[in-house]
Order: sequence, then structure tokens, then C-alpha cells
Amino acid sequence: MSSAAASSAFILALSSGTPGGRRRGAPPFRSGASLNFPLWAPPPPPPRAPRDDATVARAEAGPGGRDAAPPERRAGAGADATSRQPNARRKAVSRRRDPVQPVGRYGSGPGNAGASQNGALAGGEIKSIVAAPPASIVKFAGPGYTVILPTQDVAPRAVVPAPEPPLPPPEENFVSRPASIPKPGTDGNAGFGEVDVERVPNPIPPPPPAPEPEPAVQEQEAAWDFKKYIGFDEPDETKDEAGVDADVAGSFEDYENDDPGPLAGENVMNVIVVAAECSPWCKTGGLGDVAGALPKALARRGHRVMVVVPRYGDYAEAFDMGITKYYKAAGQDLEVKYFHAFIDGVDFVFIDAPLFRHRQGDIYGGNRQEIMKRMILFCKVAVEVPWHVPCGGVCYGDGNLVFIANDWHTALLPVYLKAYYRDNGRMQYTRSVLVIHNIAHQGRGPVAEYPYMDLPEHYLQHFELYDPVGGEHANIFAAGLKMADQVVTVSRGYLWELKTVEGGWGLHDIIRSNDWKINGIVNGIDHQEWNPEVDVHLRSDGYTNYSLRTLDAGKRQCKAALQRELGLEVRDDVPLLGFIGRLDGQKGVDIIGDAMPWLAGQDVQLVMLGAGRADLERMLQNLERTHHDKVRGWVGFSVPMAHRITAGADVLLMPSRFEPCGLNQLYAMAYGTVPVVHAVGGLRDTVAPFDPFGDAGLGWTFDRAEPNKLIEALGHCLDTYRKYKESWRAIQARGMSQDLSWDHAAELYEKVLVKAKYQW
Ligand SMILES: Nc1ncnc2c1ncn2[C@@H]1O[C@H](COP(=O)(O)OP(=O)(O)O[C@H]2O[C@H](CO)[C@@H](O)[C@H](O)[C@H]2O)[C@@H](O)[C@H]1O
Repeated sequence: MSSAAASSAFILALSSGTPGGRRRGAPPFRSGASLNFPLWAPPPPPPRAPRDDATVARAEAGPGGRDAAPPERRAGAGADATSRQPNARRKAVSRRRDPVQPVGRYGSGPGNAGASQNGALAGGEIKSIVAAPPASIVKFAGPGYTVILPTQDVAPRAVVPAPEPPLPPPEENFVSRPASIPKPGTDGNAGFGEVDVERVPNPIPPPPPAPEPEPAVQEQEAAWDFKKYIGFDEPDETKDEAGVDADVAGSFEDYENDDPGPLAGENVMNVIVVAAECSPWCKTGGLGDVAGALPKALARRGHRVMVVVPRYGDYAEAFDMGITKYYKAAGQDLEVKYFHAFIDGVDFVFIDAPLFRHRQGDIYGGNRQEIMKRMILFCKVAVEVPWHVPCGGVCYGDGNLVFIANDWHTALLPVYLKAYYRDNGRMQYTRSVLVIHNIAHQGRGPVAEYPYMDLPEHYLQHFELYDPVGGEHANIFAAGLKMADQVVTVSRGYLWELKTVEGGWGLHDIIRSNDWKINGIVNGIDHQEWNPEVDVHLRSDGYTNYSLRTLDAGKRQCKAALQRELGLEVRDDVPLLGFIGRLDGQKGVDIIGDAMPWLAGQDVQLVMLGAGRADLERMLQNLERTHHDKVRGWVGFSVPMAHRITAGADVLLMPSRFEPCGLNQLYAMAYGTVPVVHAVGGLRDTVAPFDPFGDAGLGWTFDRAEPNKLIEALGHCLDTYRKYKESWRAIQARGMSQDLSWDHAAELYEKVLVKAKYQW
């Protein structure tokens, strides 16, 4: 792992490639040092011409439309209160240790989340980042910007066929001048601050771009299949012999009566889900699953839904929309293009930029600076997507619009939305919801790096956080949580835990003071993807699809296929235990390792699939080597193998130390595989313990993430498996009969979106 040390100022705890080692380079700021960061606040916006937003017509008609909207209340009173307290404490301290994140897939730090129980707070040392209060930083003159984005547009290759394009943000023309942003250094930080230009307003406006020729419009329409998109492609049977449309010839009233309308009713909105990963294109864990499935469920309810995700590779389904924009991230001008696919009722928009390209195999890779730069760019671009990207020919517009941001990677989006636009009287009908999938990764970094986020100076207070372990730092997740209109976390149990000192990972005070807007909603299952009846990964190599009706034969066949594929003895009577997950402290795979002496004495087979921390990968390999007759440790990321283990195993082990929701236990239950879990977070919410007397329950739970507790619960589980076949079968059947679909979760999300919409 590369150290970010030499990038003198920047030690944001973002990168999976950056340990919390001591920084080598001299920090740019010491108490009393001269500071010249280009901090600024956007001046008041120019008067805005009235216009209509190009949103879906039916959405506009809703009660929350712009006409119905009450006057806005400025958010943030509570947020301000939370940020003041750390300031007071900070003043008493002249030198601080800098927060350096642990490694994580989300770019936190080496030990990874669970390694240090609060790894996000642990880390290496920095010599005095900022000893002076923020006021001393922010008084330096800015370059006099107005609004920061976008820096400059180029004419799109094709004219957008929107009936009336929405108003873009104020355009500025820029000329280059020497940058005043200090370069953090070059060690492992090549791209950061490497462009010695920054943008200053050019008093001479350029001529407006020439209109595009007519053929380009046709080309664009063809590419988007406009008619198909809005449902104009009606089958020939609907036309009578004279070619008259049946609807037109018949009763329009009948047509209206037949149409039940969207499930969401008058609540339909334009929804833009913004995430750093999205299954099936790019996934490292549960966030990818959620970003791939929740939007489809929202679309089924009638919302117009878009997913915005970086384009890490060449995705066959997505086509270049022919639009180019330029954005600035961490001092560098970056070209951005947009790729689009319309699948299952959802617009998937892939942001193409050099920073994202070729990251497919390592989407959170690079050092902390690189990760942060990518996320700054991504959030700046995403917040303007509703203006610039005409999906199906029509931009979403900023009326009746809600963004759903996910985890710290996109926690800057609610901040940009407010700082750039809503504070300036723009995007007044746009809301943001931030979803906490995992608070262990927060985007921590030194206050000195705040200027790279291109935010007004008075926003610094929302980022500032002091805690005893991490010291004084800037915290992206903290700011996002304060700025979002509503917050969701992925189970009610986890919401409760987030408010505790142990579970809040330093953000518990912020969670508590924003409790009024935080909701717990358990994730769902994408039944196209995780369904034993249609699972494509069970169609070959001896596996088979099955349902509750064919469970016994189906699972037997899948188990035998799994044993064969992995070279285990093919036996139906031996309980087959599975584990699937990222190999880090969170998932507790080491607890299984510690329980191995006991497991070795049992007549069981154990299959583990995971990738992550090198020591845990080695552990899997060692366990396989030592217990080759009964253990397989598959190191790597294999979606087909995850499906096959879920289908072929009898029991799924999840000894997670913490688990915001957990998807694998949901998948397991849908496949008739019985979960044995540490009762924490979403695992406690979703796995009701087996009650042999009441013939109820879905699996086994244990109350501490310790090997002896796992052994105790697993012992009872194996006992039931071997001796009480009927009870076992009933547990399986109850698990498979649950409604774990995203449709239910989407309904709950919709309530949150509506709350946000009417929140002023
Ligand atoms: N080696 C491997 N090969 C193939 N597939 C693999 C794999 N390792 C993991 N996966 C897959 O990745 C997903 C992981 O889901 P989790 O719920 O464990 O999410 P994770 O902890 O990453 O994310 C966070 O976000 C999710 C979503 O909100 C929360 O459920 C969770 O508690 C929280 O920690 C599953 O689909 C699993 O099959």
C-alpha cells in the first residue's frame, strides 16, 4: 500500500491503498503559517428567467409541484449545533494526530474496518495539520469566482431534442492563470493538483455556439429510440384496417378507466440514484446490489428513475450520448462524457472521464487523493445530470426531483446541491436523500485539504469534526449527513447502533442530532438476480433451478454439484456450511478460523468465498490446505460461485462484527439455506431465532462475535439438521416464503422521498 505521506497536505482517509502511516512531507499548514488557499463563497446568483422544467408531465402535476410549494426553510440549525461542539474542544489542543483511515474497499485504510473496531478513526500520525481555528484559514482572499461549475461547455455533437431545455447553471468563461492551490506533492499523487491553471472569470463573453445541423437531431433521436422510450411503439393490432389508432377510434374514457396509474399515485417523482458502484456492471459488495435493484423497484412504482454511476469499463449496453462537459476537480480541468442505457424502466447514465477509465477491476483503488478526486468529480457531475443529460430526449430537470446518494463516496452531492444551487435560489424543488450502507468508511481527511472540494468557506464548519481517536479532521460523511434532506440507513437495528458510541464510529453525535430525519429501511432482494427458480448460475455444471415445491431435490442436486465442482466428497448427509463476503474485520471470517479446531472434529464441510485483506486470504488458503478433506477457501470475487454456494450450502455463516443490513442472509433464506448469524444490525432484524417450541424462526443467532458463541449456535443448528428433519424443513420453508422483494422496500423509500419533497 502506498503511503500518501509525501502528498504533504493531503492525507484524506479515503484510499484502500493508503495506510495510516506517519506522514513524511511537511504539512502545508502549521500554526501561524501563511495560508493562501483559494477559498470563496459563490456570490448571489444572477436573476433567473422563469422557465419550465422538462420533467415528466405527470410528476409536475403532483401536489408537490412547484406551484404548491410552500416557502423554503433553511436547513441546518441542528447541524450547526453539532459542529460547534468539536470546535470548542479543538481550541484547547495545539497539536493533533491526523485521522488516517484504515483500509477498506471503500478506501479507508489498511487494517480495514473491523481490524481496529473503529479503524476509521485509527491511523498514523501527522504533525500539526491545523492548529488555528478554521476562521484563520478562510479569511484568505478567493479568486473571485461566481459559481464554480461547470467550467466550460463544448457544443454537443448532437442537438438535444428536448422540447425546452432546462436552464443550465450560469456559464462562465475562463482563462488560465497560475494556480494558487499548492501542490500536495507528487509521491503517488500524480494527478492531484498537477494542472497549474485555475479558472477565473473572463470579462469577454464568447459568441454563442452555432446551432447544430438538422441531421444530428435525427441521429440523436435514433440513438435514444425516443418512441420506444415513451411507449409510442404500439403493436400493429392496435390499429384498425384504416390505420386508425384503436384508442383514438374507441372510447378515450374506457382507456382512462382501464389505466390504474402508477402505484406511487400522486407521489411520482423524478429520482436520481447516485452510487460509486452498480450491479451488474461494477460491484464489490452490497452497495452495488442495492444500486442495481432499488431503482428498478422505484421505476415499477411509476417514478422516473435514473442511476448515475462512473464508467469504469466498456459496458456493452451503454451508448455515448454525444455530450461533452468540463468540470474541475482538485484544481484540474476534466472532460466528461455521458453513456446511456435504458433497462427495466431505468435510465442508467455512466459518467465517462479519464479518472474512472480502466478502474473496472479496482474501483476503489489508488491512493487517498486519487479516490477523493474521483468522488469530487463524480458528485459535481452527478448534481448537474438532470440538466445536461436528456434521457429519452428529455432532461429530468430540477423540479420534483430527488437525489439518492449512497455512502461517503457520494455524500458530497447533498453538499454541492445546497452550496452551489439551493443557497443561491436554484434547484429549489430538488431534494437529496443520503443512504448509509456502512458508516465505518467516512472520507476523513485533514482540514487543510478542504479547498479541494471547491466549497464556500463557511461550509467548512459542516465538515469539521474532532474526536479523541481521529483528532481534528474534515469528514465528508458528516457534512453529507447534515446537508441531506433525509437520511436512510439499511436497517432499524443499525440505526439504533449508529447512535451509540460503539456503533457511530465518531459520527454518533451527528446521527443523534439528526435523528428526526433518519429512517431505517431493510434492503430487499432482486428477484431477477437472486431467485433459485430462475438463477442463471444454476443452469449448468450439474446445478439446477428449484423452488419451494422442488426444494428437497433441487437443493440436493445443487449441493452435489457444488461438492463435485470444489472436489469435496459428494455426500448428501453431511451438513455443508458456507461463507461469502469481503475478507475484512467486519465480516468476522477470522472467527470461523478460530472455531476451526472445533469444526475439524465435526462431520461437516465448509466452503468459504471471499477477497480482501491479505492475512485473511492466507487464512482461507491455510484452512483449505490443513483440512483438505472438508474445507475449501476460494480467494477471489466470483458472482457465479456466490450463487452456487448460496444454493448448494445447507447453512450460511455470518459472524459479522457489525452488519448494517446484510444481503447474503436474505439471499440464503430465499434459497432455503439456513443462516447462523451474529445478532447485530440488520442480521438481528432479519433472522428471527429458531424457536423449537413455537415452531417459528428463520435461523440461529448468537449474541457476541466470538468463536465459542458461534460454536454454541452452530452446534444447535447442526443438531436440528441431523435429528429434527421436519423442523429443519419448516425453517427452510419459512425462509423461502418471506416477501423479501425490493418492492416492499421501495414503497418505504418512497415515503422518505415524499417526506423530503415536502420538507422546507
Ligand atoms: N468474493 C465474493 N465473490 C462474489 N460475490 C461476493 C463476494 N464477496 C461479497 N460478495 C457479494 O457482495 C454482496 C455483499 O453484500 P453485503 O450485504 O455483505 O454487503 P457489504 O458488506 O459489502 O455492504 C454494505 O452495504 C450493504 C447494502 O446496503 C449492506 O447490506 C451491508 O450490511 C453493508 O456492510 C453480496 O451480493 C455478496 O454475494
